[in-house]
Amino acid sequence: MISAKSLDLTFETNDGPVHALKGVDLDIGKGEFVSFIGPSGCGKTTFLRCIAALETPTGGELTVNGMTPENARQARAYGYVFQAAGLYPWRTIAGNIKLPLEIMGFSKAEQKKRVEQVLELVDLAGFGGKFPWQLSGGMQQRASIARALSFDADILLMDEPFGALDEIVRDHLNEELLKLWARTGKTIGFVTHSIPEAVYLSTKIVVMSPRPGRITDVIDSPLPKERPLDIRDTPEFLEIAHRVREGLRAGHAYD
Ligand SMILES: Nc1ncnc2c1ncn2[C@@H]1O[C@H](COP(=O)(O)OP(=O)(O)OP(=O)(O)O)[C@@H](O)[C@H]1O
Repeated sequence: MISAKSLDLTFETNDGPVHALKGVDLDIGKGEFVSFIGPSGCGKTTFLRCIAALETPTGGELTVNGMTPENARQARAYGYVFQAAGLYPWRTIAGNIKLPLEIMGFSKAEQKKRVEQVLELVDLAGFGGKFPWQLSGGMQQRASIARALSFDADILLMDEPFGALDEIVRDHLNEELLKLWARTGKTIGFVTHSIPEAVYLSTKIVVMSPRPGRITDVIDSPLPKERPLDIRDTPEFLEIAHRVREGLRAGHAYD
């Protein structure tokens, strides 16, 4: 679904070149849940932005759904969820979710049907008429996920979507996201700073390191697809978490 070969991205800045990505090789299969974890500046967001054709690599190859990222963007191959929910306060939740559908020219009837479907998917049925400020932070983030799902793209790119939420809400949304992934079969790319979140959610964990931004470990998770929250106390889970932590420690500069 996503394939990167020797991918480089160097930003030219006033202070000299910044190697945001260097020699990144990664294959993501259809239906995988892949987390990117690593210290600040290791290129997690930059990699997601390359997939979304929001940045242009300076070297190597990248294909998304067999196409160039730009063609994939035009074919609406992905939905993107940001750290902040980014909902328009003057639009209702349904109005926000509908926005990409309006832009893409879906009929009014189709818009209505899809809004109802995705509200159901993120467990917000009945909240379409509310305004964003009438919802909790966790509900707003779910609405933003619904918006990214509304046009049924095969790929969902999520950049630290739950980073600003408290741990209990985050646990709940992690469980919900796994259910949603199981129901929809989407391919998910997910940026996080949390080791338990990465291990709990993923079929594949990509550990990254900065200066230059690169991949230092790729861990294929042996955990079953069905994952109750208390799987986090099992030896298998703790073993993967340990490997991620070791990878992070090895690539960390402590500056
Ligand atoms: N437009 C830009 N111009 C110059 N440098 C940039 C630009 N975008 C990102 N960078 C630099 O590229 C490197 C990687 O940034 P990126 O945002 O991808 O890291 P990250 O791993 O997502 O970090 P964080 O966890 O803090 O979000 C950083 O050193 C950053 O300063």
